Amino acid sequence: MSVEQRRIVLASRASQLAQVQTNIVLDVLKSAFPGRDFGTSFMSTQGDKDQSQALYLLEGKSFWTKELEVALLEGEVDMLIHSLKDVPTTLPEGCALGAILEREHGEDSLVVKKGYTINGKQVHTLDDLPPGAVIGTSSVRRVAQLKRRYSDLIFKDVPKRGNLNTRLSKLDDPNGPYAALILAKAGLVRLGFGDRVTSDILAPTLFHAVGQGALAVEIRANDVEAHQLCDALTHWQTSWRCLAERACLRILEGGCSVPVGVHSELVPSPGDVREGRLRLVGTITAIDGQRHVEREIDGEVSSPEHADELGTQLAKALIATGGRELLDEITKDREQRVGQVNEREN
Ligand SMILES: NCc1[nH]cc(CCC(=O)O)c1CC(=O)O
Repeated sequence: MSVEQRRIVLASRASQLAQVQTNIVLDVLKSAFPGRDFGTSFMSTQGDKDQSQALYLLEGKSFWTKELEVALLEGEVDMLIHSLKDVPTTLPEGCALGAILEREHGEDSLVVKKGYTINGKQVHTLDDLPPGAVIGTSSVRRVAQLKRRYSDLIFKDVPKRGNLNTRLSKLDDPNGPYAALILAKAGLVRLGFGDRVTSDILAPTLFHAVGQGALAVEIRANDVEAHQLCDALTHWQTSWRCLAERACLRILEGGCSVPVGVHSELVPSPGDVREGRLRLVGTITAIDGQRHVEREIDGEVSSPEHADELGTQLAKALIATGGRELLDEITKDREQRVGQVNEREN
């Protein structure tokens, strides 16, 4: 082994979830490359500092990643560890996705207030909740889709102050407004709150966000060594599913985040080959839940480019069957809300 091997620095936002995620990737790298030197660096980003601003309306999603990407491109750090769903579908020049790790939980989950009962019965699912119950979530995707089936529940923003612990304590406060929260299961599990999940909310009730539940490593596109290290992190099935999901969103959003939900499956072909059958369902839902476009595509894939192509085809099918009108309306609504205090979640 060369004595010249450079130290590889992993970086992420400073949030509790981001730090846990970076340490997950660090552990995998350390055990795959025991002789190498790895370090970490945690930074607060514009999105962390300026949570009350309508940044996403003005700038798209990149405010979570921009400062980190500057540090990456300047060579201060070598790998950015992200929740893939927070990574814009188009990366800056010079940056590349080096790895997508195995997705264990892509779905959204319901977390019911502790001790919340109806007629002496513990509440587990959305169906158990009474009309008028208040559900906390700041995600337009979740609200839009759930309004379709649960028109008599009330959906209320959750201020994203503090860590998950704080939000869960607020949920459990007997005088607090919420009967339940909806959160990405992956985040809950990684932070050790998996036991708070009272039920999963699965497609077709709720299609999760593109890339949800998967960790991604962003590197300098020309960093050959980082690419090699990333190969040990990649889970190709998750990676191809997510590349298809992201290709679909890239076509649909045209720069803005929209209430798009997805569901994907990849059944590998027999034998030790990188190929399989990929099925992808995509949805676009009007903000008020009134209209909803849903399309499905599947095909044999044997490369990331194939997966990307399938996602692109799905986006085109969605656009052709009512999606165009929905996207235009969502863009108009977004323009009207610019300037209002809001925060992005997906
Ligand atoms: N929207 C913020 C965000 N970004 C990633 C996760 C969770 C982890 C993941 O999806 O990988 C969350 C929290 C949530 O949506 O509940």
